[in-house]
Amino acid sequence: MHDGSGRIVVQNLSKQFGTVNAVQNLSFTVEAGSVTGFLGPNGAGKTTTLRMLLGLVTPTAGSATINGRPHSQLGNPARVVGSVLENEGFHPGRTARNHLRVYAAAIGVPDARADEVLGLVGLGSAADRKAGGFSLGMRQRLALATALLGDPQVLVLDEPTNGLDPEGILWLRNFLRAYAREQHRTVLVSSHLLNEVEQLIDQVVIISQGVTRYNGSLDQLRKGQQSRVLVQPADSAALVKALQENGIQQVSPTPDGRVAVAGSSVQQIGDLAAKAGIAVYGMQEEHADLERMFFQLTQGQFAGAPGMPPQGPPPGYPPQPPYPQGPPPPGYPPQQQYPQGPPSGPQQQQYQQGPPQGWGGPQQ
Ligand SMILES: Nc1ncnc2c1ncn2[C@@H]1O[C@H](COP(=O)(O)OP(=O)(O)OP(=O)(O)O)[C@@H](O)[C@H]1O
Repeated sequence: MHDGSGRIVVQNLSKQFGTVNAVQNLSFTVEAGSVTGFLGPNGAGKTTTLRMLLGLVTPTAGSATINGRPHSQLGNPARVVGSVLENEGFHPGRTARNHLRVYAAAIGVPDARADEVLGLVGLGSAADRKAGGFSLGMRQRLALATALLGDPQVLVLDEPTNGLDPEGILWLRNFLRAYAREQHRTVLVSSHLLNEVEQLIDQVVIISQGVTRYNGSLDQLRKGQQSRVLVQPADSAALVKALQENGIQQVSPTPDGRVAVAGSSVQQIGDLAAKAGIAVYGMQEEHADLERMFFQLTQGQFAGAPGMPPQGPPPGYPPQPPYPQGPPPPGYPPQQQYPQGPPSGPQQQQYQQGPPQGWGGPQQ
C-alpha cells in the first residue's frame, strides 16, 4: 500500500510528444502541510506533468508518485488524490447534486457526501440548480467539490485562478490554506502567472522549458530579491571600468546610457565615482519584485519562437544561484474541519465592488 505521507515526488520525469519535448528530466518534491505553486510560462510542461502524476499520460521516462506510488497503484485513487484539470465539462442538464452523486457512486462514497462537499465549497443553496446555468466561478466550485468527494489527502488544481475575481481568489486562498495547514494535506496548484497565485501559496516549484528552476519557499524566493542602483554618469564606460577596478563586478550599461549596478550601495558607488573623477548626475535605487524574479527564472522559454518578445533578465540583475529544496515535512497532526463556504467579515469587504461574480458564491 501507499505510505500515507501525502508527498508528491517527481523524479527524472520526461515526456516526448513526437518531436516536442514537453517535459525533460524534471525532478521536484511537494510535501504535505502547505499550498505549493507549480509555476512556469505557457508551454513549460505543467499540465503534461500533472497529467502524468494523475495517470492520464504515460511518461516517456522517469516517475511521478503520490504517497510513494504511481497513480495506477493507489488502490482507490479518488480517496488519495482529487484533481481539477482545465476544460472539465459538466452535463448541462444535470443538477449539481446529481452530478456529484454520479461521481460519488463511481468512487464508492455515499450519496450524502454530495451535499457535504456542496456545503464545503459554498454551493449548498445551488444543489438543485442545473450546472448548465452556472457562472464560471460556480463551475469552478463544482469541479472542486467533485475533487473533494473522496476526501482526498492530496489536491491537484490546474490553473484554478483562471477567470476568477479577487473575491473568488480570496475565498480559494482561505479554503486551500485551511485544507493544507489545518489538516496537513498536500495542495498543488499550477499557474503560468506568479502574481495570480502568490496569495494562495507558501511553497513554489518553478519550471521552464520542462526543467525545474526553483523549488523552495516563497519567502526564501522573496529574500533572494536583489536591488540595483541605476546611475546616470557623464561617462558610462569610464564608470563601468572604475567600478570593476574596485571589485564591483555586477555592473552593466543599460540601453538608455545609464549603468546598472547590483550588490552595492548608492554611497559606495558615489564615493568610487568621485574618486575616479567621474561626474554623476543622478542615482536611483530599484528593488526587483517577485514577478521580475519569476521572469528571470523562466527566461528563454520562448527564445527564438516567432512572434514572442525576448525574455532576458533585466540589465544589471545577476543570474540566480541554485536554490535548495524545502525542509522535511513536520509530523502528521490530527485532522480538523476546514471552512465551509465563502468567508464573511471585513476582510472580504475591500474586494466587493459591485455584485459578486466568479467564486463569490451561488447566484440566485
Ligand atoms: N497531446 C499532445 N500532443 C502534442 N504536444 C503536446 C500535447 N500536450 C502538450 N503538448 C506540448 O507540450 C508542451 C507543454 O505543454 P503543456 O500543456 O504541458 O504546458 P503548460 O505549462 O501546461 O502550458 P499552459 O500554461 O499554456 O497550459 C507544449 O509545447 C505543448 O504544445
